[in-house]
Amino acid sequence: MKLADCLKALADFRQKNMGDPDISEITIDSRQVKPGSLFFCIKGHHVDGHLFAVQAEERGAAAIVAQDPIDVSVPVIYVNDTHRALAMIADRFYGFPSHNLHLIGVTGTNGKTTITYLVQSIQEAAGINTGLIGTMGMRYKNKYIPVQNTTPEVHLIHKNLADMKNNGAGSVVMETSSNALYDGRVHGCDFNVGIFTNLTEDHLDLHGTMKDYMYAKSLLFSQLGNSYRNDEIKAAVLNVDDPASEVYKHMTAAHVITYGINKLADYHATSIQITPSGTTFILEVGENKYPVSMKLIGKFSVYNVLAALAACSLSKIGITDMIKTVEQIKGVSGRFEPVDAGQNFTVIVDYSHTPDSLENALSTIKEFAEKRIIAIVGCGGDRERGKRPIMAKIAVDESDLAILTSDNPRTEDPEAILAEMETGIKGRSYMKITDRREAIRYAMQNAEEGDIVLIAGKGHEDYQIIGTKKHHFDDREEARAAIVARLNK
Ligand SMILES: CC(=O)N[C@H]1[C@@H](OP(=O)(O)OP(=O)(O)OC[C@H]2O[C@@H](n3ccc(=O)[nH]c3=O)[C@H](O)[C@@H]2O)O[C@H](CO)[C@@H](O)[C@@H]1O[C@H](C)C(=O)N[C@@H](C)C(=O)N[C@H](CCC(=O)O)C(=O)O
Ligand SMILES: Nc1ncnc2c1ncn2[C@@H]1O[C@H](COP(=O)(O)OP(=O)(O)OP(=O)(O)O)[C@@H](O)[C@H]1O
Ligand SMILES: N[C@H](CCC[C@H](N)C(=O)O)C(=O)O
Ligand SMILES: [Mg+2]
Repeated sequence: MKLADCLKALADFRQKNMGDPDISEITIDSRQVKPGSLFFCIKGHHVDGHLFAVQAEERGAAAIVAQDPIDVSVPVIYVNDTHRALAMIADRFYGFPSHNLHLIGVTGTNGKTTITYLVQSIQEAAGINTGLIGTMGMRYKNKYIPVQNTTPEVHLIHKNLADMKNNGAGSVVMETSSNALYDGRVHGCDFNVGIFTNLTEDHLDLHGTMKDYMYAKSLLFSQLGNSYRNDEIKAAVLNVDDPASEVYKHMTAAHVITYGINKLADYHATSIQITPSGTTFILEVGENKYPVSMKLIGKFSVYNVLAALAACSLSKIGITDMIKTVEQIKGVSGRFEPVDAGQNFTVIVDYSHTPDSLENALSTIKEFAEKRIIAIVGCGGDRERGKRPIMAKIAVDESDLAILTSDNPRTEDPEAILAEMETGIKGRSYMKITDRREAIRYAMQNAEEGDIVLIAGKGHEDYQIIGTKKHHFDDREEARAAIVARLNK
């Protein structure tokens, strides 16, 4: 595409250094610039992308988009906000891929990855080719692209939506994190359905207060259905049991479908029974009642299933077909995932890295625990600090033995993170084993018959970030190895 054509996406800009080169691709990272790239200077949290304009030119950038003065000889497009311009130009460059694609966004503190997986499974089983974008990467058919963020950078979203659509996708389901909504990482995405899971404490480092966090998430709903084209679907799928839904309901112009357990809802679950091997409940939709018996465990899983069913009903899939698919799903990687290496105690790896998810994981385990509950818990570095004492307290309150350990320390001192956790459990009894491998080993060696060990926080992650380096580390592998070592002793 010619530069001038790209620029039709912008309402306002100023060009320095005339020229209309061909643009071969879009990038925000000077290290990835190739001849013909359009490079955007983004002001980051750590460095200012304008510092790399010269490097981008040297690597062959055809043109550069900036918001502050830069000194290069290729065409420069000055805009007020390069991030906004990136969204609009990428959307145009990749052919407005979200138009004519049934795009489903999932937001909320917990449950996004699980719901996107459920939606993809249900729609695929019904013959709707569905792409997925989220924490565990971008997946469509046999293609897998790893991601750095739950919701990738906006030009990567448009690029991959286009890719999926060109390869036959009729729908894409995407985790839209509050950070992404706030940062404008989904600008240009024309959502058909927005799903809200729940709002509990996380990311207050970015959003400041829970109210601001709630409003960041509201962006998905306030933009939904503002302008209808033809008779396309525009719907907000809201959890009636979470008070924030009341706010979102009034903010959206879209059709509202509700789901919930405590209050009546369009998709309502009753008679929930939880066992170590699954969950049963009665799904009530209007006058109709359907028994569901699934392998997913916990009340929170019922919420996720209700949300997915409500959203997929908009794709005109029969309810009994949807239930059949849900009943076959074994689980989502790293979400309440059992590790079984022949031991006589239970080990569960779960991605609970927020107070609410940790509480849910432990209360779910309590429903069927007959002996002790051992909880291995840590908190990530360079992330919200307020949750640290709270998570430690939940671990101590809700288990028989809490072992505090490191999650991803990142650039923080692991001992300092643990000290912050410990402020929430003064005078209580617990263990602290800073090295995560050692903590898992200790629990695997000391668990007794019938105990349940929860290894919380890292779920599917196959790495540990120490400093700025990623080291291979997988809770499931570590637990398995420690169990095998104990059994072979
Ligand atoms: C704190 C934060 O949001 N950081 C995001 C941000 O990185 P940054 O601000 O640190 O970028 P930077 O390093 O300062 O660089 C600024 C610019 O200079 C460019 N640069 C840099 C160096 C160079 O040599 N050349 C060059 O061009 C960079 O490519 C970038 O465009 O922009 C990057 C590119 O889009 C993101 O990948 C990165 O997300 C990081 C990895 C992150 O951890 N974000 C978290 C907070 C986040 O967004 N999490 C949510 C999940 C929440 C949830 O699900 O619970 C998410 O959606 O992932
Ligand atoms: N609906 C829910 N309500 C509360 N907790 C949940 C819910 N669904 C999942 N969880 C808990 O949260 C953890 C993370 O689940 P999931 O990965 O689906 O959430 P997410 O919103 O994608 O998280 P992230 O923001 O890290 O991407 C699970 O391991 C489980 O403990
Ligand atoms: N999407 C979340 C993941 C946290 C996972 C946890 N293991 C940690 O490192 O804190 C975030 O970026 O905040
Ligand atoms: Mg996720």
